[in-house]
Amino acid sequence: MDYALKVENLCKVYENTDFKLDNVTFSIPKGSILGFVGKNGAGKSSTINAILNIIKKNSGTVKFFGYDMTDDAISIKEDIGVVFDTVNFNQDLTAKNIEKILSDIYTNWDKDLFFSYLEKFKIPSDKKIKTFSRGMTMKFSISIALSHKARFLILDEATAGLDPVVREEILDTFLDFVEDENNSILISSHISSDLEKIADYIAVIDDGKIILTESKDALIYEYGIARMKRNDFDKLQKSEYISYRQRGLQIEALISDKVSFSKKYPNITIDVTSIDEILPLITKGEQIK
Ligand SMILES: Nc1ncnc2c1ncn2[C@@H]1O[C@H](COP(=O)(O)OP(=O)(O)OP(=O)(O)O)[C@@H](O)[C@H]1O
Repeated sequence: MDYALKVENLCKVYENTDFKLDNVTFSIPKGSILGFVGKNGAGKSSTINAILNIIKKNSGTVKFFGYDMTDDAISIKEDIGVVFDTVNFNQDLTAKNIEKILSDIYTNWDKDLFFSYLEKFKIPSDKKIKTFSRGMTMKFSISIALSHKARFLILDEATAGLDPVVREEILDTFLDFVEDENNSILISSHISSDLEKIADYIAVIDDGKIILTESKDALIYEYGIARMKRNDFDKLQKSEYISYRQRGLQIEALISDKVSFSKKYPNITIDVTSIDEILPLITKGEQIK
């Protein structure tokens, strides 16, 4: 398989804190979208910043299209479009002013494409960016990332705080982007429903460690949450569930193959699952005492 991004054993220790990125490993096949999820403080932004060399990693390798970000032989940076939840331009500039600056910076800058995105997103080109709403700012930022012909987009909480209509517009743009199978996306988000709409793969990080990487379809269609009483739970082999928690008198266990599980245990109820339900179950929120 051809990978757009391969992260292997990425480690980062911050001074004066116990938190560390602990051998973070995942990869994104070309033409696909990976949704990066985890609780607040789990390490999503740290991972993204270390991948982009914004913070210095302690060890591990990060390869975009087979090349190291620090490899001078190839200008990988132009191939990567980054969208954070803020825009780092002088707020008194207009989109037109910024376009001029960017056309000097990026060798593959496409002016017409940029203005066509502004038009599509209804972003005025002659108003100061400080007058933009949050949604406009995000759409502006995405227009920039797409107009320097990036092949890889990295988005950290890019849809946070946006209304559903704007979010859908942005998600559709991402889906259009990966229609070209040379293009790929890494997107972190707390809005699981957004990831369920667009992601091909989901990676879950908790306390600086990747605890699950799975195709979204498998999570939605093959995984399930089995709900049972304690005496039924005690009959299960440990290898038959991924994690579990007690809720009242019931035990919920996350299982990865609901078809074979239900064949073996026809009396145990299995519900379809969602990212929002899986997260608390696998991040060890609650365990049986
Ligand atoms: N520069 C830093 N120095 C020390 N600790 C840091 C630094 N940046 C982040 N941390 C710590 O690293 C941990 C992970 O933070 P990070 O921002 O990566 O998590 P996150 O998953 O992106 O969280 P959120 O969903 O809240 O944005 C937190 O405990 C945070 O306090």
